[in-house]
Amino acid sequence: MPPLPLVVCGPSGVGKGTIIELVMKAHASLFGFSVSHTTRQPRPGEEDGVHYHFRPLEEVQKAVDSGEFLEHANVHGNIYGTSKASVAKVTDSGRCCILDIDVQGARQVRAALGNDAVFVFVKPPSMEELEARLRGRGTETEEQVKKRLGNAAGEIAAVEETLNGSPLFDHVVVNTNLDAASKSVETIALGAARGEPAAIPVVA
Ligand SMILES: Nc1ncnc2c1ncn2[C@@H]1O[C@H](COP(=O)(O)OP(=O)(O)OP(=O)(O)O)[C@@H](O)[C@H]1O
Ligand SMILES: Nc1nc2c(ncn2[C@@H]2O[C@H](COP(=O)(O)O)[C@@H](O)[C@H]2O)c(=O)[nH]1
Repeated sequence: MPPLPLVVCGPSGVGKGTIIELVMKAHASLFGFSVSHTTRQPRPGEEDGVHYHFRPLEEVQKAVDSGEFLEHANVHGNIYGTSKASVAKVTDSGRCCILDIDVQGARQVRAALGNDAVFVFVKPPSMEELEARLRGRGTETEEQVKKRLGNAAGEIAAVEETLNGSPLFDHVVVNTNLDAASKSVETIALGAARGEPAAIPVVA
């Protein structure tokens, strides 16, 4: 069975990127990352074409209007989106495509792909810990931290959502301990790489 895309979702600072990096490092030949487009400015150390395609709003909007995107959303005040080409670049090479996207994007991908993708939500152990991680990362201004934390509760509530009678997320992983959470996501990701639709929820 061909690999199914894996959608990884969760509030800003919960550890999605860290977990994805660990899973991809452990299985470099099986997975590829969907490089999103964003209108936000690069952080120090972020590379265009690697972490994101950093583009001006007009360019992203034009591409969205031309139907080039699988999903897109305004997240914390910037536009982020997954181009169909970014996903195809990975899936055409026979690898499992990993998407790190927000809840709005996850809804759109679920609506487009149904059970032909696997959806995992990464939850923080508490709001206090989420705040500590986001602040500890030190990449956002105070205003941005507040905005991201303000959006977190609404995003976390999405773990209860259904779409067309089915749960929006197949799996919920609580990222308390990084090793344990990464192992749980790895198990889910290996199932997606084997082309297995979600069946048994894995909770860490
Ligand atoms: N289990 C954990 N315990 C403690 N710190 C963690 C844990 N998991 C991740 N972190 C740390 O939390 C911070 C945020 O992690 P990361 O950047 O991966 O979050 P993210 O969900 O990808 O955020 P964003 O959505 O903003 O990109 C990082 O400094 C990371 O090292
Ligand atoms: N809907 C989409 N959300 C995306 C995409 N790429 C990233 N994201 C989400 O944005 C926030 C913030 O990311 P950051 O890099 O600025 O910290 C985070 O929740 C990502 O998951 C995308 O293509 N579409």
